[in-house]
Amino acid sequence: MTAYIPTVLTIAGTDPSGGAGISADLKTFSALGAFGTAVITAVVTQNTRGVAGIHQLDGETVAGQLNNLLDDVHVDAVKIGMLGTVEVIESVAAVLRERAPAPVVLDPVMVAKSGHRLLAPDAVAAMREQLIPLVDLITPNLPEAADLLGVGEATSVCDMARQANALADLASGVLLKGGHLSGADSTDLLVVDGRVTEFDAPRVVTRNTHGTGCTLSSAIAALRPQRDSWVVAVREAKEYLTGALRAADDLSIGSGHGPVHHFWRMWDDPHT
Ligand SMILES: Nc1ncnc2c1ncn2[C@@H]1O[C@H](COP(=O)(O)OP(=O)(O)OP(=O)(O)O)[C@@H](O)[C@H]1O
Ligand SMILES: Cc1ncc(COP(=O)(O)O)c(N)n1
Repeated sequence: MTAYIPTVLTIAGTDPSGGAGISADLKTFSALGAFGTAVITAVVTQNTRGVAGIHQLDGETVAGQLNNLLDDVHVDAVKIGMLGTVEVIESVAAVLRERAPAPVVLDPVMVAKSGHRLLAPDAVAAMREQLIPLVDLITPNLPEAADLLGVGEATSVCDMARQANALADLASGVLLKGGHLSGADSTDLLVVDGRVTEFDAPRVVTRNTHGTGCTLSSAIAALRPQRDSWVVAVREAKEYLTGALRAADDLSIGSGHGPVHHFWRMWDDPHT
């Protein structure tokens, strides 16, 4: 039997400590049976304690990597993470407009867990107006949703439902992530085709939460070509993330917010 192995592309920044950005994305792709490819937008000097510096690539370099890859390799799904600047957003949007590789999941990364800005403040409008209309699913956390909508941050699941529906006027699909709320469950809301689906997972008590958003959006991109709907892909992606948060207890990486742990899931292995 020949396995279907989708090729998935991440467009994102780096994290030498292996918890977020390109490293998290590629590990997630592999763990979920996809072949990972990557286009770098920024070289970020960071560890589990925080961000010490950002070397931002220019739009031409990012578009050059993208076009060169897509000239040769067919991709079955795209995940977009940290973009950094208006210039890079505009370059990525231009390539998506011209080549329309689908489906595209956008994690609108704005601020790192440590508080350091990863997106220039003037780039939020460019993301909202130029990039979001071109993608299939956006996965904002609560501060990102508030920034995109120009409103205060949601403090309850009811607030989240209002904001997820408001964001659905801007994007084809929305997964509003509730990791920043407190409570026994960590709730996310998906709005696709006017239908709202709630996903609840037990909140894992751990300091190892670095890269949860990167992992979730990458898992959705890896699974979407292998599943029939966004609802199923998101449900399984969240299950994967919850497992990776639990497995993070086996790790002792750095002294700050440690990474979640990606593990090889022995499922549907055609070779055994
Ligand atoms: N402690 C936790 N236990 C279980 N699930 C969690 C926990 N924290 C976050 N999540 C889940 O992780 C995913 C990412 O949510 P979050 O709101 O933390 O995104 P984020 O802030 O973009 O993440 P990051 O910036 O760390 O990459 C969501 O599915 C959320 O429900
Ligand atoms: C390159 C890159 N992309 C995304 C994040 C967000 O992850 P976190 O909020 O866990 O710091 C990050 N720190 N670095």
